[in-house]
Amino acid sequence: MILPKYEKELQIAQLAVQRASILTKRVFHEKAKGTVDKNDKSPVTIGDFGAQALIIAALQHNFPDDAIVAEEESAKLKEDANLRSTIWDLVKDTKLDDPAAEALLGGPIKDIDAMVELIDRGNSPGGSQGRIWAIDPIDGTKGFLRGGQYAVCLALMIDGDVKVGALGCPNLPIDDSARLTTGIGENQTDEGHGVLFSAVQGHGATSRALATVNLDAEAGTPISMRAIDDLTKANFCESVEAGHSSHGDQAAISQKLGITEPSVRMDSQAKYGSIARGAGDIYLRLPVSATYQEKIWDHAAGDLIVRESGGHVTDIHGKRLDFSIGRTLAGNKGVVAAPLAVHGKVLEAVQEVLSAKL
Ligand SMILES: Nc1ncnc2c1ncn2[C@@H]1O[C@H](COP(=O)(O)O)[C@@H](OP(=O)(O)O)[C@H]1O
Ligand SMILES: [Mg+2]
Ligand SMILES: [Mg+2]
Ligand SMILES: [Mg+2]
Repeated sequence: MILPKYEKELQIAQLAVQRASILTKRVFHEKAKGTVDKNDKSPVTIGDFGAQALIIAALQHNFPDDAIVAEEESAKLKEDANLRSTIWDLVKDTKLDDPAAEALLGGPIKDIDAMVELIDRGNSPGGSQGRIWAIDPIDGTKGFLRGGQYAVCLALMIDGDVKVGALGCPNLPIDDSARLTTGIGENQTDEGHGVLFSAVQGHGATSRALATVNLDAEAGTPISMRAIDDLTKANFCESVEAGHSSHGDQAAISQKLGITEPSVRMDSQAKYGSIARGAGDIYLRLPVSATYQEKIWDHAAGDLIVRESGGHVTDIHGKRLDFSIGRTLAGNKGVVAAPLAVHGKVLEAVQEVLSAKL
């Protein structure tokens, strides 16, 4: 069977991520990033709100009937006129240099009220039916604030299955063969950095420079995971935040597999992109809390990009990630992403170490 190529969806996803990344890069290089605390005490910045508004505007223009699951909501903006206008100042000036590309995204958002409304278009409950986009406008907000890695993430699911994924990683090297890297400093230039990963189900994954707009959605370089014959030489990556993934369990698993190199800690879905292009090999997300449910926007694009690069992605029980349940991965616990050929061995080690908790 020839799988559909979703050319239009891929093109719009790539351009929408590229446009939103222009905004996040501006905020990243500013000292004060406009942090606001959310109810769950996780941070959100003016960059998160602005990027979400721009991405939803592009989707709304091209696919007005599609549902959208996005991380942020506008409640804080509605009660804070200063915050609202700071974000609007950023959003109204952000556009792609290429006028044809900008026109494809529908051009600028009409006004500040339209921007607030767009942010709330991301409130779909998700589920197993129809076309649903998942947006994480800034994944790795803590990394973004720290001057580390972050990602602008967008994926299209149809009937609960991820069909298209795009990940903009402004602080990863453009060069696919560069080593794993934790981030660039806030005062460094973007020179040589900024990569856009994308994938379509059944058609592989690619990378290209994030800052270069190309209307040809298939113009990227194909990427693939590294073939590892000796697991002891594998490169692991994990979250910087010990509150998101257990560093202790990760170390025990590395030891069990005979891996001596310490794992590389980086924020966001940049981990999925990095292993997909063979800059690293294995990404584990090891539950810290018994009750936390992973969010679909933290994994949808990365899951497809890794699987289209020759990888296998499951939870710690060996189950594929299930995006069809709602806004969270309620049926999964943790993440084990590795090249298909070694995934089973890695999963075994994960389960041995976690056996007390499973
Ligand atoms: N207790 C927890 N366990 C796992 N992930 C968590 C968590 N609390 C927050 N997160 C998620 O971890 C994401 C960042 O992942 P990473 O550690 O790989 O950078 C956050 O995304 P945002 O930064 O978009 O809010 C947030 O959704
Ligand atoms: Mg968040
Ligand atoms: Mg996130
Ligand atoms: Mg986020």
